[in-house]
Amino acid sequence: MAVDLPLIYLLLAPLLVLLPLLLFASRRSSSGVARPPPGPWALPVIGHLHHLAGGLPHRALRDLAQRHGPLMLLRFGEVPVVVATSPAAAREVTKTHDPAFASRPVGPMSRLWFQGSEGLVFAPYGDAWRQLRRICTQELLSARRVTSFRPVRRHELQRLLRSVAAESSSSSSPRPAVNLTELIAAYVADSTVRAIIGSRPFQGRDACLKLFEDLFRMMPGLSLPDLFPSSRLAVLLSREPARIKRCRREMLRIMDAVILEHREHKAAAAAKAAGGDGKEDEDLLDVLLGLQDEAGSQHPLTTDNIKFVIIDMFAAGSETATTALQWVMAELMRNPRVRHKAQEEVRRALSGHREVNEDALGSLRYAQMVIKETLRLHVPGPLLTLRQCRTPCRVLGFDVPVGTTVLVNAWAIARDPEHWEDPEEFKPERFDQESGAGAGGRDFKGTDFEFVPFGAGRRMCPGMTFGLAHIELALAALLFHFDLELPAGVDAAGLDMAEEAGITTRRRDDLLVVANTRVPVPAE
Ligand code: HEM
Repeated sequence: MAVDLPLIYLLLAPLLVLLPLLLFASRRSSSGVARPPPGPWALPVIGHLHHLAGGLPHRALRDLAQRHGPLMLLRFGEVPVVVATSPAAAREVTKTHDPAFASRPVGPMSRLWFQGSEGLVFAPYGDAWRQLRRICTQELLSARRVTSFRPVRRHELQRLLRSVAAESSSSSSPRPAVNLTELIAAYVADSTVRAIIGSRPFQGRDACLKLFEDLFRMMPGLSLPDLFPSSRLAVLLSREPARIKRCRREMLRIMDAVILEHREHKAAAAAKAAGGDGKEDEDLLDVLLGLQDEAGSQHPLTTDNIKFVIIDMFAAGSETATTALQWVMAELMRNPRVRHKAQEEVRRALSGHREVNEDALGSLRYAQMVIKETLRLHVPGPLLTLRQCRTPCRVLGFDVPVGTTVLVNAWAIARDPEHWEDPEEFKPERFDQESGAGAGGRDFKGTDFEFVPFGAGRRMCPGMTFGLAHIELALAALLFHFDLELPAGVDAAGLDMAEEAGITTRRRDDLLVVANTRVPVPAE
């Protein structure tokens, strides 16, 4: 959801060779504003890209902010970038001047991808975005709709739990370890795909998931053409345009087939069950196609809009929730005290039950604190999703030039010792409201700017309830059914928590656990 970050490392080497050519070809202009935010020294042509080399971008940007302040002006190639690294700066960008920063930057590669039919995530701020956003919050991702997907979540959860039970059932010694990273990724992806396009098997499901994987690596990229939008040479030298065109062609072909299948199914269901509204197994694509058929909208929903909204739902929803749940489980394995406390709470709340029921999740106060603390330490999209300055604006007393890309370093803000006690420690109790703990009242709903894993303001994440439903359910069920341990020889305190560079901050290593079944997983 943020930038195509791994490319930074690949870019620096060829850029040094291409420097003179690009210098000649680029038509960069200076920021030309009265009081620009400060920033570190820049190189000709590549600007500040070299400051990001060798580390993870959110960490490198945090280190720079410690030297240059909570609002910095950088340049990535030709692109001016402002980085906000304090709650006050985040508040000004996402709340005080929300309308000024309510658009997303769309570079040449994104334009090639969307070709004028943005979905929601990259839609320019305006009436068409407003309409899609309303559809998303009221129709696709409302609490009622999220509840309607309970059977899908339950089914996918059972598959996850059965896989854990089966893979660890061997009596061999040492007990085999289960790869929780992979199983969690499959659980969230399958459940999300089923909610979006339904449970009926469709040809190309695997190809579709593979394309999404490719997409995460590409969109929106720090590719040569995105860094040097005025340079034709950059487009000629880059392999990115060809990759994007291929991926787009394939993805739209699959979407066409899925939409056709949905229309045929709907027509057949209507013919068979005259009188019924056929809404009981409605997926998000059905909802969108239904809205398209309704006349009278100011911005009619085109089939291309629908395709890109569907792509957005999966791209924005699956990777983030997967990353968050993987970190929840990794932190629990690293902190046995917290794991046992959360487990006691779950087993107490569900004593006498055979399985976890979503109705019980609301009473799991400690589990909620564990999730909050994980989202604080491991913000899934550490730099949120890019914003763009639409109108001249002053932030923290500095002028932000129109057209500037704006990053909010939510990861750094959530670990800032000025705002968090022992910020590097995993302490769910800090969110305990009843104990009067320091951060007790803080929440991630977009009003506490020290803690904005879902962003804030009008572009804030509309899929929070949908994402949390997957995380809460799997966390409770894994603790309810299994006693989890690290494989022999792996020490909890020494568990490697390194992050991988990418659109989200996934854990670099797979999480392997040994699972002892305490409450058998019910048969199908
Ligand atoms: C733990 C899970 C999730 C996290 C941490 C997360 C985080 C975010 C963030 C940081 C943004 C950008 C906010 C901003 O610019 O201020 C965002 C936007 C968005 N998210 Fe999520 N998200 C999650 C789950 C989901 C899910 C499950 C869906 C849908 C199924 C979803 C759909 C979207 C969409 C459509 C946007 C763009 C909204 C717009 O531009 O108007 N997200 N998300």
